[in-house]
Amino acid sequence: MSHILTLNSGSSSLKFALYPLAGADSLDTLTPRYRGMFSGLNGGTPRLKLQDSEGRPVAVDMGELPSRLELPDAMAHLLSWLEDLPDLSLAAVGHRVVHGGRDYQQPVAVTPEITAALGELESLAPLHQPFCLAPVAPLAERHPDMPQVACFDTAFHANQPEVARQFALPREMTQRGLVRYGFHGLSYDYINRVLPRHLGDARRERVIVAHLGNGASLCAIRNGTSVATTMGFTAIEGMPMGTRSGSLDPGLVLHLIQQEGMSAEALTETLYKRSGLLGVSGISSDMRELLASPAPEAREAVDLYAYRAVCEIGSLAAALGGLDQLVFTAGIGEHAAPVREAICRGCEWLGLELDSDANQRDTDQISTADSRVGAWVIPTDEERMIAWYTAQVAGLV
Ligand SMILES: Nc1ncnc2c1ncn2[C@@H]1O[C@H](COP(=O)(O)OP(=O)(O)O)[C@@H](O)[C@H]1O
Ligand SMILES: CC(=O)OP(=O)(O)O
Ligand SMILES: [Mg+2]
Repeated sequence: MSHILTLNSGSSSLKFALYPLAGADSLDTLTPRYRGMFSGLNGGTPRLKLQDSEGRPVAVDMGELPSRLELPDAMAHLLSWLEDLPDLSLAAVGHRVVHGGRDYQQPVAVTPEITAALGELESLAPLHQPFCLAPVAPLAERHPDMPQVACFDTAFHANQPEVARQFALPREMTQRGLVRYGFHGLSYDYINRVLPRHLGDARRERVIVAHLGNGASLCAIRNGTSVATTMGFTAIEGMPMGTRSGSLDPGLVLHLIQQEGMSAEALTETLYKRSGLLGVSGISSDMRELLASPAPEAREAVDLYAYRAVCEIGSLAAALGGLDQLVFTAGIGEHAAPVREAICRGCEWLGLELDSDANQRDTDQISTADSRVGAWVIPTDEERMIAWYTAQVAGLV
């Protein structure tokens, strides 16, 4: 049977899914035969989780995982497992590529030239871009005629108003592409498409989606179009994340360079890998661990996270001229009820009234029936979005 393989490579994980081509003519009928995730890559504790089309866990033999697993090894495990699957042929592979820069604003079939051009953006997304692109060459070697499609996190934001994209920098800098691109676009695209099914007749002209995963951003969507988002030129801007600082005073960065002699490498390491929840708590970047910890530093990190999310919601509500609905998604947004509660409490001034019992259940509407602003929990599905675009670009539907 012919399948589309999707790959979503991050700094510490590789998510994958296999979609039979038979369901690929509509987003709704795309159902993965398998979906899985290697986590703990590049230094953590390597784990592999695999589920079948019903979401049931599948015991999988991809060989013993070593105590340290890098992305290329995870890819090799995945590819040899795929080759041993009975009745499988690959029609195409779709990749999540975090940065499309100025030139790539919609999904595209990759060529060696395009892969090289995207590789030049590595410094703008050091936790993601090298890993997103790494599987392209080994796959092309094994399957030279198979289309591979790059689907960009930045694409959903490409038509934002100039005023939302521009930094107040000298004009010539803006003209050479030093602008706000925004990320998590595959996730926002998916939520935007399934919103009517969840919201029914509720007003949805002005929606904010909070994608709270390991990386975290929020997006203001007016009538189905991204009009503002919290991440910018890179995936550091905005609210604090697992290990990223979020927005800082640029003067602080100058101080670290000029007064404290910090190198570009040390700054990169600090802002991308040692800050955020991990930096503030000194305990973990993982929200589950922080919520379970009695340490005051863990509490402080969670409070700062929620406070900054509320401030970003205020800013995006201003960009939208008000707010109709607030949607939570991704790992923390979908599962961390105490974090949603803190954020929703901070949005009472906007007219949001939380239904605490519904919030504990992690599902669908979590605002009261009378709340002027609706609040929702909607699971995201970047893999399905990648499969959908891949089917189109590769001409499979
Ligand atoms: N049940 C849960 N309670 C609280 N936080 C959770 C839960 N499940 C996942 N998370 C958090 O979600 C985050 C990871 O989100 P995810 O969207 O999977 O990240 P990414 O795709 O960016 O790697 C982690 O901080 C993790 O602790
Ligand atoms: C862009 C980004 O931050 O992605 P992730 O949340 O997967 O790290
Ligand atoms: Mg993610």
